[in-house]
Amino acid sequence: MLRRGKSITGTIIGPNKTNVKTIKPSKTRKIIRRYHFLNQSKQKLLKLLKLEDSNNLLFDTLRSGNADFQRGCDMKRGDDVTERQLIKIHQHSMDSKLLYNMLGYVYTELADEKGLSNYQMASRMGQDVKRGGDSSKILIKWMKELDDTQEKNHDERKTMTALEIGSLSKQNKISTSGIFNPVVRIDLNNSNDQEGIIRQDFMERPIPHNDNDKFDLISCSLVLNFVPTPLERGQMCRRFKFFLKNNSNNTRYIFIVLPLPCLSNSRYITPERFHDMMLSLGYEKLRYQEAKKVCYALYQWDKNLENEETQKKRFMTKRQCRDGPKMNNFNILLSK
Ligand SMILES: C[S@@+](CC[C@H](N)C(=O)[O-])C[C@H]1O[C@@H](n2cnc3c(N)ncnc32)[C@H](O)[C@@H]1O
Repeated sequence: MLRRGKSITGTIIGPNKTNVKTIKPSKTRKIIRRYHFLNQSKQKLLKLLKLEDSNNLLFDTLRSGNADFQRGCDMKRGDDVTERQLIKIHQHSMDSKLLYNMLGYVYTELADEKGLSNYQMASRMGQDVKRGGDSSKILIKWMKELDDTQEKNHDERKTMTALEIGSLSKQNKISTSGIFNPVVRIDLNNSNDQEGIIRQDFMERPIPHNDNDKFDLISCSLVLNFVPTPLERGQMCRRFKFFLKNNSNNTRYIFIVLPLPCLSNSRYITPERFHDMMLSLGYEKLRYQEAKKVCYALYQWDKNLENEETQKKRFMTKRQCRDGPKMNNFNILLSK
């Protein structure tokens, strides 16, 4: 639900006594909610205006060539009328001037580097140990369990390599447990200039040709829900396999974390449907666990399990699996 009025840049977050920036939990949730609301609004507006922004060039194009969009860009943040209109975008679907206006308003707030950096800081605060965060704790627990079931003695346990997509910290268990080395960390925006996190879009990361440049594990924690459209989420899932090693170690793991409601309360996807979709891509479920707010899943890629027929039949078109008044529309769709 939208909390009206505030920009995602929020109030200035000043350094505390230890010179480490922090945000209160209530504010953290507000910033994250606002960011997701803006992203969803952007998608709705693009759809109604029949626009695509696959290269992220639309903002600059419209800013220099569309007066209605420009007006939206120049508006004051937290404009009451626009905020109300954004809640009911579909009521204005015939008014293209207003749609462009709203799009400019939304884009400007999303493009604000300070807003994204606050969003990332809010996400990092959610990972704070005191707030029950760091989803990679579960990953490490599972890795140890898997090692035990394979009854390897200490010498046989090889260090694995990992790619962490959407990395916000070098202090998470994935980086500190010693199980993974190196951990290559990437994020769309390294707003905090943390050394050791590469600024990179996973979808643009060049596909490696030899195993040395591939990984034993890909971690994708709370990233898929950040990807704006169902098709782009599907493309991301399909892309994982190109970064997994082909060697005989039998690793090839994918660790995915999603906000629980994405799977437990969506009209279009359920945990079972998500696992089936992953299986059709060749990712077999090894572990799945639901917590109060998020769900964790561990898959292993096996090329022999890929099934294009199932992909086509079940996962390339939108299908409603259930309905209810408070359900969301989160979905993941595959394309060829
Ligand atoms: C909610 S944060 C999650 C951070 C952390 N992994 C966690 O579990 O709390 C989502 C992050 O994913 C990043 N992200 C989204 N799409 C991405 C992509 N295509 N490539 C790299 N990073 C991406 C965003 O920049 C954002 O910092």
